[in-house]
Amino acid sequence: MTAAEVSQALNLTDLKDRSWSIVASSAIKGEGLTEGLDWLMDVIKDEQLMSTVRAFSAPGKALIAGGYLVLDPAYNAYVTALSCRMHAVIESREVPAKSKITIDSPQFGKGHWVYEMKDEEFRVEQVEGDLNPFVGAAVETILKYVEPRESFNYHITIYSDAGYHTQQDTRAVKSGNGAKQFLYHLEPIGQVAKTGLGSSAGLVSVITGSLLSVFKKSSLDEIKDKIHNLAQISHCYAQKKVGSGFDVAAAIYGSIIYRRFHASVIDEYFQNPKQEKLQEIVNNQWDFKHVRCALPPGIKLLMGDISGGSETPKLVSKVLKWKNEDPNTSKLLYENLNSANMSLVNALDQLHKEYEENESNYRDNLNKFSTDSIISSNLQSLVNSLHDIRQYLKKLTNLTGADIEPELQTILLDACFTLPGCLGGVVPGAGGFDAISLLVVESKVDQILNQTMSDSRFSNVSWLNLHEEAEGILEENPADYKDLSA
Ligand SMILES: Nc1ncnc2c1ncn2[C@@H]1O[C@H](COP(=O)(O)OP(=O)(O)O)[C@@H](O)[C@H]1O
Ligand SMILES: C[C@@](O)(CCOP(=O)(O)OP(=O)(O)O)CC(=O)O
Repeated sequence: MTAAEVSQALNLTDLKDRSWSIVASSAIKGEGLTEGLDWLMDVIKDEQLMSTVRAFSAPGKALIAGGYLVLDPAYNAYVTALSCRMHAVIESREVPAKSKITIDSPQFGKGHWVYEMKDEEFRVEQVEGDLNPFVGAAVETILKYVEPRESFNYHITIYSDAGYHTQQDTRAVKSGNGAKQFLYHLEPIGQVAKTGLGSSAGLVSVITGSLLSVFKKSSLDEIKDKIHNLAQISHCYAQKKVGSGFDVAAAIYGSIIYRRFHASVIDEYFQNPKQEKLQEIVNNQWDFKHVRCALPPGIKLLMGDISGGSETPKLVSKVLKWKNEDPNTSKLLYENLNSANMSLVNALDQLHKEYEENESNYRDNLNKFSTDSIISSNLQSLVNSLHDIRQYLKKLTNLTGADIEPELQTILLDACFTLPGCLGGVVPGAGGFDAISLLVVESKVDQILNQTMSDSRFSNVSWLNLHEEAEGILEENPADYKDLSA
């Protein structure tokens, strides 16, 4: 008898009553509390998997080190997952004549898309809504992969945290239990300014994660790699190019040291987009790296929005053109930049070890950092590595003509380094005029925020209300999203 069958047989409708009766009956039977609790966990898990409503969320990202290099599978990148998350609430509804998937994104105008399954080939037709290549690709790919034999009618509601988009002209709506709050825009999604935290990667990841979880009646852990592979394929398909995929990998696995997969994995499918090929590729173990990481205790990521804007594809094409034209210089610069990136990874790792070995000494060093120059050698290495990364990115800027760390950002980052508790900063990702990322001593954050408010050198920076949240895709409590309709 499964735990679900037992609870059904007991016919107890209230979960709390059932929980106590299961724990109590195990204890009476002499099986002990642990067995009882294990059983209870099974009941809860079964209930979650069988439930008609489930919810998921996946994080946005900041690429702290490894911009451009991460396009090449020879190099590692350091990616931080952020507290800004994309959410999907999935519900199974009464099955209509034709199986369908409906996606609503109520925070944006015209945020409604319906896809019907067309034939036995598991092809999909969009029957309502404007074009949304990311939503379309995620739905199409998952149906092709799953080949559902039974009729279905899934309804997904997307919610995105405030950090992904401009907060201008918005209205805040809280869920019934107060657990979540989202900002509602009047304009359609395509007309709302983005902040560059990876909304499309988060979107594709939660749609893929929620659909695969319900089709397979599975918990996330069992199918996470498959969700990753499917989300990468869909994201590349929607973008019409095979990118480095660091944003999708962070949405699935959270903060990671990332080395990309070979583009040929996905190219192979695009050249032969058959179901069998898709299944073979998704089920295979991909050759890529995603090692969990997190910033050391007491060190905080501070993200500054500059609202300058920059176009990643243009910057990338300039860098790649230069790389082709000058292979020797570019190889040397890439190697130097990579060494600086790896020094950063190593310094952060050493700081974790220092914390484990002697917490009070570690905290002491961090606090001293801003008041005098006596700091630990690991903190010094961290400061040096951030400085070196900037030197090489500046060189890349000058050699390629791409505005990766433009002069205005250089002036700003230099000024940031004078702030109390600032260990250094970089232009994240592709760089440009849109953001800066600082690593700072956590206890000095308020001082930094106060000081920069009244200093004209920082007048074009808005500090984003974000922090590292190292966890990747998660199953959430559907009750936290009730009563959010606009
Ligand atoms: N909340 C959302 N609801 C529906 N679609 C979304 C949402 N967020 C992002 N998207 C889709 O992702 C696109 C933005 O993707 P992209 O240009 O890659 O930006 P980003 O750098 O934020 O990922 C939007 O035009 C839209 O198609
Ligand atoms: C240059 C890159 O290596 C990093 C770009 O990082 P961003 O964080 O700037 O990315 P977007 O959100 O796509 O603009 C290109 C890549 O890896 O795809």
